[in-house]
Amino acid sequence: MAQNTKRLLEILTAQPVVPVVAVSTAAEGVDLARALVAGGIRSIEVTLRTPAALDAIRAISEAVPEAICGAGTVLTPKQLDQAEAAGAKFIVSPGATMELLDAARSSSVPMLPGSATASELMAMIEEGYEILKFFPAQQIGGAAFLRSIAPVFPSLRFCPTGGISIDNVRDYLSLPNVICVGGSWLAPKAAVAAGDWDTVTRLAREAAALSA
Ligand SMILES: O=C(O)C(=O)C[C@H](O)[C@H](O)COP(=O)(O)O
Repeated sequence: MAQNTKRLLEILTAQPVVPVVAVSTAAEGVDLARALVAGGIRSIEVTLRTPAALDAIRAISEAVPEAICGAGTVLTPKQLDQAEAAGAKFIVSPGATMELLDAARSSSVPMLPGSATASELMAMIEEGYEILKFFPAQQIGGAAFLRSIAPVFPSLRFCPTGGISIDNVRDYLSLPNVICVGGSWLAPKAAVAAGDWDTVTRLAREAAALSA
């Protein structure tokens, strides 16, 4: 089995929404993780889009043990190695390349690769995957796309991400082939920059209360 489905499911079913965050310092990452955990959100995807991301993953793993901190925007085998070394508990990629899938196969950290078309989904089934990110969800067909492919790909379940907010999240969570969604709306840039952790905790609590 290419994908550690059991562990990935534990991580993704911990809550209906996995926050996708970009942090400017490790300390900011720790504060943000604490604010999310206070609102009942434990699994957090720290994207490798900022220079501070790997340090933040390391710092969150040490300082916020209740959090399950993963790495997002993992595009290359090197980034996968770096994220694993930093203590990432799961790996998320917007897509999938053969190189990345090969690297994931020899890693003990569960991987959530992205797919966007029927052919990509078929390729991922051939690779042994059952749980996929669907990215960018809202822009490539949204909940209607996932509803139409459910009978064609009954073995697959999804974490749609991209363009999801509190206004449309229920459309996704009501689908049987959706485990959870990813979204950045729990950590608004302005609130994070201002250190307004109460707002983050409030948004996290609202998201945690949604039913998957
Ligand atoms: O960096 C990645 O690996 C991504 O997949 C991108 C993120 O998932 C989206 O940026 C989140 O989408 P929004 O909630 O619309 O902000």
